[in-house]
Amino acid sequence: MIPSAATLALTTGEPAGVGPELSVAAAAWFAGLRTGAVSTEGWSDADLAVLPRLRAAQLVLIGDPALLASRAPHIDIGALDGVSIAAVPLRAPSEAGVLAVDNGRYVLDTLDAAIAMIEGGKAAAIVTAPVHKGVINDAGVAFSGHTEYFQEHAGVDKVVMMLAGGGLRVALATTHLPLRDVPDAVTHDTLMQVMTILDADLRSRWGLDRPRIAICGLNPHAGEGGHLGHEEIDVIIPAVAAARAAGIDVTGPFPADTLFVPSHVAGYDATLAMFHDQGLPVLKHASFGQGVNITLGLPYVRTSVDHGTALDLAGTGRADAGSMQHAILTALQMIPATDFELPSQAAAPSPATRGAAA
Ligand SMILES: NC(=O)c1ccc[n+]([C@@H]2O[C@H](COP(=O)([O-])OP(=O)(O)OC[C@H]3O[C@@H](n4cnc5c(N)ncnc54)[C@H](O)[C@@H]3O)[C@@H](O)[C@H]2O)c1
Ligand SMILES: N[C@H](C(=O)O)[C@H](O)COP(=O)(O)O
Repeated sequence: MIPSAATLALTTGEPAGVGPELSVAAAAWFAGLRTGAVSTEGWSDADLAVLPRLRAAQLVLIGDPALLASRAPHIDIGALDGVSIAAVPLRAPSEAGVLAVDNGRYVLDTLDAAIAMIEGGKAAAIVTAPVHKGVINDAGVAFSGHTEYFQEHAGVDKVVMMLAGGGLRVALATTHLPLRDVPDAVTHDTLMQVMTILDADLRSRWGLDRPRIAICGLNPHAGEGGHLGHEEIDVIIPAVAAARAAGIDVTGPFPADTLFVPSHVAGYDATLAMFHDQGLPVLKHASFGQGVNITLGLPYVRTSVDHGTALDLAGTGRADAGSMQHAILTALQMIPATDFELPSQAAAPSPATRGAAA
């Protein structure tokens, strides 16, 4: 029997976006890998190492069954091995590419259903398709992202957004807030919390003994000795010193413009950017369509795609499911080995085998 602990709850995202069709396409890929219908030719050793887990897992698509069927009519979801649907009804009819305010609540219904599966011991991980933050706010619910939503519902003080791909892991000290508010949000306590979670999860989830973390400055040229801003001197340098004293191998702050030069960043297991558009453009330039968004610091595994709702592509069949596939593989890698019923735990991948190379 397959334990429910090895189940992935996949929320299928904004119904007008590419989430429903990519979720079904990824489910067909997942099922095809289980039956052998999908080839693994050309896969890295790291990805091949996750296959025993994939074959021991189940995938539950959370969303409106008729919507999912209509956005991927060539796929018979009911016939997919290891895949099922947890039905959540739309709040309003949905047309590809056209946002409907009433379905803002539907999207939250799917997230709540996934959280309920986790809390009820019915799933070990949540994988999310993209949502549209604007339409959820337009529906009357303050919402800045899955990351913050899952943090609030898990009742934890802090989580960390990290994207992995193209050989990089880029974490963020602040997430979805206006640029104007960033400097005030970069506090000693926040940086300490973020560095502590990043260090702990790189150890526990990726098996790194002493993760090497590089931290970006906030200002141009990391403040140029105080001539181009004081946050480095007042906040970041003292926080780095405190983190080092606590045993975290963090260095910096480095000027962000040159930290990501390949020969420099190669010396680190992860970088910590101070704000969303300092770190994520680098990551997305390196791996868009193959990257994975991971929430660190939650009591469960949560991964997501590296792209948004792509309303311009919804319903065209031209959206790439690569990031969703990597989000599934990364979630499988992050779930504790003991949650899987495998012939031998030796078949489980070492946690360090994938994560940045996604
Ligand atoms: N994980 C998430 O829920 C998530 C992530 C990023 C953005 N968003 C949200 O998505 C909405 C739209 O954001 P955006 O326009 O900035 O970014 P976007 O990623 O939706 O689109 C940016 C560009 O990338 C292309 N693109 C996106 N996904 C693709 C795919 N799978 N295959 C091929 N091309 C793809 C789009 O066509 C577009 O040209 C916003 O509301 C944003 O907040 C959600
Ligand atoms: N910051 C993410 C990105 O740019 O890819 C995205 O908005 C998703 O964030 P959540 O996982 O918090 O929804």
